[in-house]
Amino acid sequence: MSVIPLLEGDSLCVFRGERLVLSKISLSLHAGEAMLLTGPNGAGKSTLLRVLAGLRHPDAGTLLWQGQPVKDDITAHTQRVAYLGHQEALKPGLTVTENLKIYATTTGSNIAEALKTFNLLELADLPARQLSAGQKRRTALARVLLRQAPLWLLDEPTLGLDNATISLLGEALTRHRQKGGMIIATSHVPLPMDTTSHLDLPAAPDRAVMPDTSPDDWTWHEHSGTAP
Ligand SMILES: Nc1ncnc2c1ncn2[C@@H]1O[C@H](COP(=O)(O)OP(=O)(O)OP(=O)(O)O)[C@@H](O)[C@H]1O
Repeated sequence: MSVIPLLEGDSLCVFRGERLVLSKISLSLHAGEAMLLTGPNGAGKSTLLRVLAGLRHPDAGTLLWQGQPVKDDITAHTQRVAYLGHQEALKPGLTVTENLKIYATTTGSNIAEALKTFNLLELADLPARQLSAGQKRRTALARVLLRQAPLWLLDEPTLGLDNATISLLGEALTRHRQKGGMIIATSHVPLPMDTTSHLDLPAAPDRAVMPDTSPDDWTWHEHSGTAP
């Protein structure tokens, strides 16, 4: 195991509106590790995943990749990440295969293998609009595979999946870690994944709260100005 973690978040803080939803969250991940991210509804799990994915700037704190600030090269960071959000974001008029082609990297991506992994071969030519919720989730998971990214950030990955697909997901997670990949996954239910760490976020405050530090202690970054 390398001494420097591949991914490291130090004292991450995020405001949503006037509320400090994430207060001084720190975490680190080495190659092959998997973290379970839990907490009550609204605790900030999805928000934290978006920060780790480089989709949203933290309002304070630092995010590092191999010891280097992620904000120095966000484009490079987004290429290291495969992010599965609550929304599958499939193009409804395109088939399953066509949707996967959009996200496949130019070299080494094996769409047939990704379809097979999540039992999608028979659905490959169906437009995404005709898929059930679980079938859409399977397509989104196949897209995660195709990204060939070392860091998988999965927001409730088993949402809508049947037991057979949950088993397939478990196998895919294990294979990813065996190759040195890392996973951070949120869930309100048990996941088919052994974890090396667990971060349990507290409930977010229901009104505006400032942290008990002087603003001088804060490293402010620009607000992204975008909310999902
Ligand atoms: N667009 C927004 N503007 C302001 N606040 C928001 C917005 N979206 C979410 N929030 C707030 O941010 C907080 C964190 O939301 P987030 O979706 O990260 O929580 P979560 O832990 O993923 O919740 P869940 O378990 O319900 O998925 C919540 O308290 C929510 O009220």
